[in-house]
Amino acid sequence: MNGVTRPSARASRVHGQVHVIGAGLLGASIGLGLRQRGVDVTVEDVSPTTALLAVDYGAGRLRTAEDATPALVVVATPPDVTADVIERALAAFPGAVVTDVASVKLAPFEALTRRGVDLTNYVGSHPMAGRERGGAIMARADLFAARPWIVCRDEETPANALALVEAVALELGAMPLEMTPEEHDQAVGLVSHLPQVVASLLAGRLLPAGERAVGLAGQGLRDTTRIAGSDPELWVQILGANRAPVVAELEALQTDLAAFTAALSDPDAPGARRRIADLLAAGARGVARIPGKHGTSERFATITVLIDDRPGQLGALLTELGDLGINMEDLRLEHSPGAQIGFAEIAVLPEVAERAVADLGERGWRTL
Ligand SMILES: NC(=O)C1=CN([C@@H]2O[C@H](COP(=O)(O)OP(=O)(O)OC[C@H]3O[C@@H](n4cnc5c(N)ncnc54)[C@H](O)[C@@H]3O)[C@@H](O)[C@H]2O)C=CC1
Ligand SMILES: O=C(O)C(=O)Cc1ccc(O)cc1
Repeated sequence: MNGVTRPSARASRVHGQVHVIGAGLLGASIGLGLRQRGVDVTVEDVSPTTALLAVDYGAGRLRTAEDATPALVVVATPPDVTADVIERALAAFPGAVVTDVASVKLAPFEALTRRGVDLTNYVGSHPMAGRERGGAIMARADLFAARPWIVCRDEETPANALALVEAVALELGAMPLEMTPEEHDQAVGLVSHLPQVVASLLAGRLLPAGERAVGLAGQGLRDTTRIAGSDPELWVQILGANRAPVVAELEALQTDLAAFTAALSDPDAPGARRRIADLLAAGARGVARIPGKHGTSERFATITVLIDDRPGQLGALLTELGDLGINMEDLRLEHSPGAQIGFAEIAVLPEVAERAVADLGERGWRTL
């Protein structure tokens, strides 16, 4: 169509073999996504059953004695063993670039530095995408689409190592973003770890309640507690490894909670209703800062289409929509600086959304 190469028709940005250690949710999702983009992926897990399950789900194949050193090793194991596995991978595959996807970045980096491990070929990373349940059976190739993927490098990191890790993120539809381990841990303490604690504690309040009360719950409670279903064992590790930033956030929240509780205990006291309103209004301003969701009209369904970095892609998409008889009600483009991929958020009437996704998919476009 229009002489434009379809996004799915070009060669992968990831050159060479990728070996994934830890074939659970993250590892198998990375394997699945890369395999779909034509990359040769091998998988390994401390649990042989998990490794074979990941193979069965299409996340990769097992390594054989004939396999050469992979270009990249992705460590996707629980945080508390991540430093050990990185150390072993650097020793087992000299010359390979090694990355990890653990939810904390400073603790493994400091552990490896303390042990005097040569970290030249190591580039820590963290895709900001996940699901409440782990395991290979929960893996999804599109898990990372349109999500930030933090990459931690230092002055010693060779350009080719950084480029390879960023290429994996881009190939999976994510947006690579550079941060220091400290900056990363502070940021995720606020946007990922604090919400996990709040959602879990809030959902825990439901336990003493009666059936009739819980039965009334609707979308509000579901929205604020969705991630409470996450794996407690994984989160004990994540929170323990990032305790200082999370404790600071919890203390700030406690201050707000105490102020709110005091005001609500005596709402007729001078200024009390205003304090309550101010805290609620701060929440409304805060939620408006969350990227991605605000500003889209509720009258329309939004389809997100991945747009490649080549000229003419957006034009080709718009022409394609016209050919398919799909009316575009609104268009928003998201592009992260340096990323070779963009996201076109297209608002359409809800009744055509499903057909639009199916038709675009058939014509080679990747939608979310
Ligand atoms: N679950 C989530 O939503 C997200 C998790 N992460 C990070 O990704 C990493 C993996 O998490 P998930 O995939 O959710 O966990 P998972 O439990 O689904 O998978 C972890 C896998 O690692 C394997 N494993 C454990 N120790 C091993 C070892 N020494 N050698 C080889 N394999 C080993 C386990 O058998 C398991 O299959 C964690 O570090 C986590 O912090 C990052 C982003 C999101
Ligand atoms: O479900 C969500 O909204 C998440 O934020 C999932 C998640 C969990 C752990 C991470 O380290 C990163 C992302």
